[in-house]
Amino acid sequence: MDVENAVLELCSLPAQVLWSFVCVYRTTCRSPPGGGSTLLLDNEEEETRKYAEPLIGSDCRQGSTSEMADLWQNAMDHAVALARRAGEVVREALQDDRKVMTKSCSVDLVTQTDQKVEQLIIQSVKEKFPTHSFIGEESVAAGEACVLTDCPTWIVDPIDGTTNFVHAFPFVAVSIGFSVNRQMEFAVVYSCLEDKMYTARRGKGAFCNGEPLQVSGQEDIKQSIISTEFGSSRDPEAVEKIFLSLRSILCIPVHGVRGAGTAAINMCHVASGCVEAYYEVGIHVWDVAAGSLLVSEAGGVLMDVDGGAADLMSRRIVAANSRTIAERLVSEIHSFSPLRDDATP
Ligand SMILES: O=P([O-])([O-])O[C@@H]1[C@@H](O)[C@H](O)[C@@H](O)[C@H](O)[C@@H]1O
Ligand SMILES: [Mg+2]
Repeated sequence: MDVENAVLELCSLPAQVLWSFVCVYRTTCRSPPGGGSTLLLDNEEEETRKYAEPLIGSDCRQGSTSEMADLWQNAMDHAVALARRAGEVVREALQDDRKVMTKSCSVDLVTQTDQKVEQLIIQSVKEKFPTHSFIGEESVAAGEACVLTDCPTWIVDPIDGTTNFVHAFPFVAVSIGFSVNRQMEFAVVYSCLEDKMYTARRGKGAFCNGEPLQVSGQEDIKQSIISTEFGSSRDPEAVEKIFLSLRSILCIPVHGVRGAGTAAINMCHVASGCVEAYYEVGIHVWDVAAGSLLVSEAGGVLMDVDGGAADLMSRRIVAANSRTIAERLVSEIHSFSPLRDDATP
């Protein structure tokens, strides 16, 4: 059992005892006992270090809370390696015919590659972190519950931008979010065809291929680019609201409206500062979990489309460079409430 799980098993002990355990482990063990097989190729461990921000350097004897946060670095490094490996699978699949299936409707697409990538990720994580939980897009589609608990939880969208993948449109992402106590601890979004590895650790900033990210400083929505998507619902009432919002926002006027075809990459664009805000109604928790941390760690804000607090299970999101732009967007959005991801069937 590795250190994260040992710590979680010991969580009932008084903190000072727990810290002495963690510190003793960290000074005596070079790698998690038990290890477990991983998907890392020869030099992949080094490769991932390049993209995960520097380890929190702290004197273990101080037993600070950053040491506890540091425990997730191992998991994040594994997530980066898995995302890169998954990207290889996606790129290889683009060379072949893709077997396309549908889920909730005729334009809600899924492929065997989505399913294969999700299995690759979940299987590998289960070997390394057997006590962790999962929310995976294709696992939920196959009937698994979509419930976020306090447990360490991997929130996985194996291919965000499946329709793009089917059409070889060049924005396809592997999105891996990680939450503990219902709080995002790290995020990994790998834009496979651009070879851009977006990463973020809570409290430690957001990065793209190791370079720090910062949201746009633009506060005037009339000087802004806004991104959104039409989504996969063709319900007439939903489509009506989507177009009413789009027309209101376009005619503010804004400089332009864009959409990458994937929520995760739209949120990476907000974090990178090339788009001032992204909003959408109809997304799922796996589409936005990782992106939400990237945006907040790049200095941005998250909000519900009605101006309230963002709720990753609500299927509604505004991710913006500032409250000013977020609130201006909210005033133009014609919102509706899809069935929540965690709604009891
Ligand atoms: O299905 P998928 O490609 O993982 O996720 C996609 C989202 O990223 C996108 O924002 C939404 O508009 C699409 O309808 C689809 O849900
Ligand atoms: Mg997906």
